[in-house]
Amino acid sequence: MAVEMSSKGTSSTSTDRLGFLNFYFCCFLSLISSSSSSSSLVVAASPSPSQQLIISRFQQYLQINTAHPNPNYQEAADFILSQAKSLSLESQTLDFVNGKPLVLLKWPGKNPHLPSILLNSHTDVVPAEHHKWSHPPFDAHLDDHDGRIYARGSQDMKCVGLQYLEAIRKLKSSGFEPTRTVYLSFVPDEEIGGHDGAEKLADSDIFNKKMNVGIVLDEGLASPNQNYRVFYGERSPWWLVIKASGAPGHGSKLYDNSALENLLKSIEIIRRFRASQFDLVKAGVKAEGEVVSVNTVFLKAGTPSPTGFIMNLQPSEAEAGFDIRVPPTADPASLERRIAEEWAPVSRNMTFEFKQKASVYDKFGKPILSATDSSNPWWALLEGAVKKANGKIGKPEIFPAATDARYFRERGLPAIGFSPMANTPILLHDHNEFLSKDEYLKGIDIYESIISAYASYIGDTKDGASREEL
Ligand SMILES: CSCC[C@H](NC=O)C(=O)O
Ligand SMILES: [Zn+2]
Ligand SMILES: [Zn+2]
Repeated sequence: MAVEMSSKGTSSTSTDRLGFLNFYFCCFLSLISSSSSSSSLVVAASPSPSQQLIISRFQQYLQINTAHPNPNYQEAADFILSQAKSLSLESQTLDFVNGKPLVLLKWPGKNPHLPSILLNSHTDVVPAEHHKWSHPPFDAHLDDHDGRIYARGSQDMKCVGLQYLEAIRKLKSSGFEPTRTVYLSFVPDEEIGGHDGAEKLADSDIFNKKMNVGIVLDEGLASPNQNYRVFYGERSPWWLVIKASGAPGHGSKLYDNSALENLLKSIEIIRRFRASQFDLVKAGVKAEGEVVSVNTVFLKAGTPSPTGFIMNLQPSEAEAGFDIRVPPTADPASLERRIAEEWAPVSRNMTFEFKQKASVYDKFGKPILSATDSSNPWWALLEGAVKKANGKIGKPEIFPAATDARYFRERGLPAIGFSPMANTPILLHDHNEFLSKDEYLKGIDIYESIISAYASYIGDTKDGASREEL
């Protein structure tokens, strides 16, 4: 693969646009909210000169503002390409979509016939409400007292992208040579669905005809305790809008089947369902990724007036939007029936549409899950490698939200979600997202161990494609 740089891209700046304009009333519930808490002040050890360089490279990447809706993808791509150059990795910029460079790096293995390893990370981040942060979200401020690096993307997931590269730097300087080829993909647009990023890569000729990928690593979540979290599947996003219509009428009149009365009945029913699922999690019967979540993300009704809303007119239309997440083990047909019969029934003058409805099944009609038993040797290798680097791994889980891993799993490829952040509150998409420098450095050692184990593995893989032709 030749080194080639893509043509110039966008430049941009703006950070604080949260797209909250609405003519009716509108409410927004944070999808993943967690407390930005914590807690004990630990005085950080001073880093060695080489650790300082590692941390400063992480800060540089975090300082590139790749927040939607105007991510500066070109600057991020240029930064990754400069790192690749310093590591003598082969590089290629894939411009599947104008202005959205996807950087693909390659560390060729000694046996090019063995299925390769793909280390994936996304370069985009979600927006931040700057004024609600204790440090500006694109300063990557390192707090000298507790060693925390505050930045949007510090957990999700610029940490992982650079940890891959730092691990390779260490492996290279120790003289390690991979047997399997290692690819790294730095993809755009994960946060808005991945259609112009990982999905295009997974559909491409280069991926399907050249790369011969056998295992994909992608993002996971921070763990507040000492065990790293690992993910073998994820819930499918269904974004549902339900609409009610009814006769308008005077604000003083009591009558049946007004649009808002009908919508509110549905909202009540949906809330009861939500509570039943949440109770299973609260009782410890099921994990977060094993129940159907449903959260109201907007409500829209009313007749606007220059001072707000007309107050004595009952509107003839009302709608609500829901973010629903469906576990791969759920029965999607029964949920669809519930929506049609209970949440948006014709009998209450209601209709519904999906803005997004990802299948829970792969192309073979099976739930999209990566095997965690002995049929998938990459699990045991990952566990062993983490242990070897003095890390601990929890039980495999279903990722509660969506990641790019689904585009690879859909094709029958094993994919593992893993972001080595232990002893860290879960702050993705939250204010004051941070990662401590020590956890970041530890994560590099963990990846060094994983990449070394994966790239040296010459055993059989499930697809039978490996050939021991050393
Ligand atoms: C419809 S794909 C959306 C992807 C997004 N990923 C991370 O937050 C999510 O909402 O889960
Ligand atoms: Zn992410
Ligand atoms: Zn995210």
